Amino acid sequence: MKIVKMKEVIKRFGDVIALDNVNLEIEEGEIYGLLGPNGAGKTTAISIICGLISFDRGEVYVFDKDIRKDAEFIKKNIGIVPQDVAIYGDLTAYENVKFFASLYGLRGKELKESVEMALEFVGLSDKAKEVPNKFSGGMKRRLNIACAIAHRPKLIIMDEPTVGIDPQSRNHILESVKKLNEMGSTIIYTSHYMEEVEAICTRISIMDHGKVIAEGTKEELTSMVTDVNTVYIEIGSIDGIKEEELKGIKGVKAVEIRDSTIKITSLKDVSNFDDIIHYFISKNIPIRNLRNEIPDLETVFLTLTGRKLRD
Ligand SMILES: Nc1ncnc2c1ncn2[C@@H]1O[C@H](COP(=O)(O)OP(=O)(O)OP(=O)(O)O)[C@@H](O)[C@H]1O
Repeated sequence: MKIVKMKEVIKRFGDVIALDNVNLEIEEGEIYGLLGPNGAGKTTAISIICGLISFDRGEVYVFDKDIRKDAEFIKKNIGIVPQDVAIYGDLTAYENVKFFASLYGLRGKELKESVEMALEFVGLSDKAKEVPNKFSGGMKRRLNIACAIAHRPKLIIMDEPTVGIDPQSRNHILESVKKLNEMGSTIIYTSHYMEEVEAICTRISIMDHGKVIAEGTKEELTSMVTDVNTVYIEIGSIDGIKEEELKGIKGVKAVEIRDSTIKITSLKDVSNFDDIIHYFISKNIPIRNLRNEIPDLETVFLTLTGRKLRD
């Protein structure tokens, strides 16, 4: 089942086109990344998916239901972690999660167990009786997540959940996202940190100025920017290595030998890895280290837009 389908969606705020003909298809079970700089349209896209704001043109289906007709059903099955932390500073952590879970209709034993599960999940069980006014930024964000997941939604949407927090809380959140996904939730994760999106997302849309400018897995996106692949091979001694011989291997475009490291650049669509390894084995030269350099999503964005992701 397609969890989300956006078809040719246009959203204007006055003169600003926040979404300009956006198409998105998100399958059940994905961790789907929306990556783009400030103002790209990420929050607008997810606000539409959640039924929080209207749109001017196009079609939006969530769980195969039309957002314009079945918003109530859709909202019940979504958990949203907003960009700005939305918790009550003077209620305890437990009371906060209980409040949000009860909005989704949970009652009695089920409510109690769900609240405890959500606090445990974000690592805040021991702070259940404390008020978030005294929490660090990272702890507040984790509580924000607990409030969004207690009702066990099919789709969890996280809008830049790691902005401005310490590395420990950041890692905790990224691990939680993976666990929630393993437990069966589809996740939409917006960020302008490409490292995060690269680390956890199964598929990614890169957005800029209200448009989806590229879409695919990390590998598909990075392969867009270059048709070559670079491998670095470290060996004990370069004695016996002949640059010309390496250049003779199919697909090899360039060879650079520096100290004990050999950089081999090959055409991406030629599979020659075995041939390269075999060359060293045939010369009885042990390989000490080998790394493959792939361009990252920052490079993709830079190539497509001429600008950096983070301003
Ligand atoms: N309520 C609004 N009124 C007017 N303009 C808006 C409103 N909400 C968003 N916009 C504009 O729409 C565009 C897209 O904004 P949006 O918040 O969706 O971007 P974003 O990718 O989520 O960026 P950020 O990372 O800063 O949240 C921006 O130009 C923004 O200024």
